[in-house]
Amino acid sequence: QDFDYVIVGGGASGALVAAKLSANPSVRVAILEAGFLVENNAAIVPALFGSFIGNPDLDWGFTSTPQDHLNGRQLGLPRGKALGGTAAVNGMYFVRGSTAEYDAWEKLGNPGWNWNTINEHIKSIESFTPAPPEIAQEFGSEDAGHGTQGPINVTFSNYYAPNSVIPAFRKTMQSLGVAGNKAASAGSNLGVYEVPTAVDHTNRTRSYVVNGFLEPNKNRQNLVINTGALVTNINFASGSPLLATGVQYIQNNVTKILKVKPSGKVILAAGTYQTPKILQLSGIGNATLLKSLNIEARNNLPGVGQNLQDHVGVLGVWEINPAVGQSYDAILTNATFATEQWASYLANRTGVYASVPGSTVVFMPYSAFIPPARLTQLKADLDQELKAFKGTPYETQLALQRQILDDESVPQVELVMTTQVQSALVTPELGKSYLSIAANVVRPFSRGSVYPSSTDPTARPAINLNYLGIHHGKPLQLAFLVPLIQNRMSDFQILKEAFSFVLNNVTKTAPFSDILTVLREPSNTTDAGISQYIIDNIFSVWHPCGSSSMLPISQNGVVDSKLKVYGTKNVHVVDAGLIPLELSTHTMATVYGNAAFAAELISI
Ligand SMILES: Cc1cc2nc3c(=O)[nH]c(=O)nc-3n(C[C@H](O)[C@H](O)[C@H](O)COP(=O)(O)OP(=O)(O)OC[C@H]3O[C@@H](n4cnc5c(N)ncnc54)[C@H](O)[C@@H]3O)c2cc1C
Repeated sequence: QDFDYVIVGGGASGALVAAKLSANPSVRVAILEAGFLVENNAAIVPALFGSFIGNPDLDWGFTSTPQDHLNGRQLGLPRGKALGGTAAVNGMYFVRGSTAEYDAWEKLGNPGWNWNTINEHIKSIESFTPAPPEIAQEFGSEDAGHGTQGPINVTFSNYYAPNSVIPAFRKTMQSLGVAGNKAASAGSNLGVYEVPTAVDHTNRTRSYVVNGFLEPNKNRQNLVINTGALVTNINFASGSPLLATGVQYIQNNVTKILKVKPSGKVILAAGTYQTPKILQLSGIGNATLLKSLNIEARNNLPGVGQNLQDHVGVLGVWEINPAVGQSYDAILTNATFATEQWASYLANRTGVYASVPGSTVVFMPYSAFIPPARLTQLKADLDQELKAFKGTPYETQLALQRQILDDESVPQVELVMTTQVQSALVTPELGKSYLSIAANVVRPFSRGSVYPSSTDPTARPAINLNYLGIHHGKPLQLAFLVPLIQNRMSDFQILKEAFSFVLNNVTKTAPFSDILTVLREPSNTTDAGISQYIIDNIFSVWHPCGSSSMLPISQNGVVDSKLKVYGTKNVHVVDAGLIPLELSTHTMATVYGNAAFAAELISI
């Protein structure tokens, strides 16, 4: 029997759309997921979320192409390979951006895609449990604007180690002019606060699309969940617009096809890095590129794989006074402590393992950390640089992004404070306590691309995030690049300003500064030393989007505002790749909200 909906990828977006669509018993829905259901894996335990990285059973383990602006360095790009996708293994922050950022999607030509719509859909899937009053008071937990009836449980940590660090950090940020925010989920995410996480407060385990949406519906006769199924391409009937007739995949080394009814739909949810690859291997993409790969172009759509955006960050590591308490690192350095804590987690869901380490964030506009005269100069430099995009597909969106930059309600930079070592440069030692502070550029001007590296569907895609370069794909050598990027308001310059603010202001202002004892990294804090440290150490903050953008074709668009791929009759994209302009926030809650909205649009 053919299917009404074949969903490619059972991750955050795909699994949610599958659950929504299959609520209608008269349609048949299938998920094809390359990974497997992972039950009782370590990533279900909040403090162990990072443990999937590098595990080939759970992590696609991508790397970027050598980055022009990072001395040819290749960055690790983990992605979840499992039912639940990256939501099965991620950091569980459940956060939203600010109103103007979502409204910008609508301004880019997408009626209905605005804060009100997306936020209502996020609320519909969320079941929020506020922090107890004493915790909320002490740690600055926010509590306004949440949903309370949805299947994804959201709450706050119940363990803060060492517990005096966060209040001190918050007081210091406030004395530097950054206010707290008790309503960060209600349309303005600026300020310093504790983030809610997608953790079930009753058993302190990950709450995600699998236990929230798929498990309760697994007995539906009209929902087929096919794991270990690597999708290679979509098959089309002859004619135009393209009508998808089935989805081809490899399972146990056998090539198979799942057929779609003529009235049915293929829904791509393979994530920002892999949906473009599937489109391109199916003959949808830039015709010149496809020709160079010996792929017959069925639909010349140049935006496929373009407009790739990601958050990018750099972090410092400090030793802190051990008298204030042990940092999360103690579960690595002190076996007795780890055993006690694990027992406490198993017995009553308390202790280190019960909470995501590092849920204190700061979201700021440029003016919070860049003096006015300098900011005026940087903006003038940016305006100069953006002239290069006139007449290109990026002109409209970059102009809008530039406009939003003047909107002080929209953060441009995030700081994340974590009471643990988060850098491979520092090995935690027994008896010492640490913290890390990351500075992340969250509304980058750089644009990258993702393409298949060959026609082999099992080959990794070529992912060029073009970090720290706003000139998309322009090959520049570091020798002359460094003076260029240091003089202009590229993402590099902003990262450097933000990181310098951390090094020179945040960590030098009481009461937070009283806790810190030794700056471990960066070891060279001269101006040149910090520049080099950034080039050598920046990392992906794991929120890629944009590679299947919901934009007009002329602006590198891939899908229309109903999420249908241009030039097709029945192929849709619902994953993070549809986001046309990166948000300042972590992506999961928005991906869920988008998917809930997508299910409505697609089922019409
Ligand atoms: C380490 C890490 C930590 C993160 N932490 C947070 C956080 O704390 N908060 C937050 O908001 N966001 C976080 N994110 C980002 C968030 O998880 C993603 O934005 C979100 O999961 C994206 O959803 P998606 O549906 O687009 O893709 P995914 O959830 O990645 O789903 C894609 C699915 O498609 C499958 N797939 C891919 N190719 C194929 C194929 N060819 N055939 C069949 N199946 C295929 C994959 O296996 C996967 O299951 C984090 C990301 C990472 C990597």
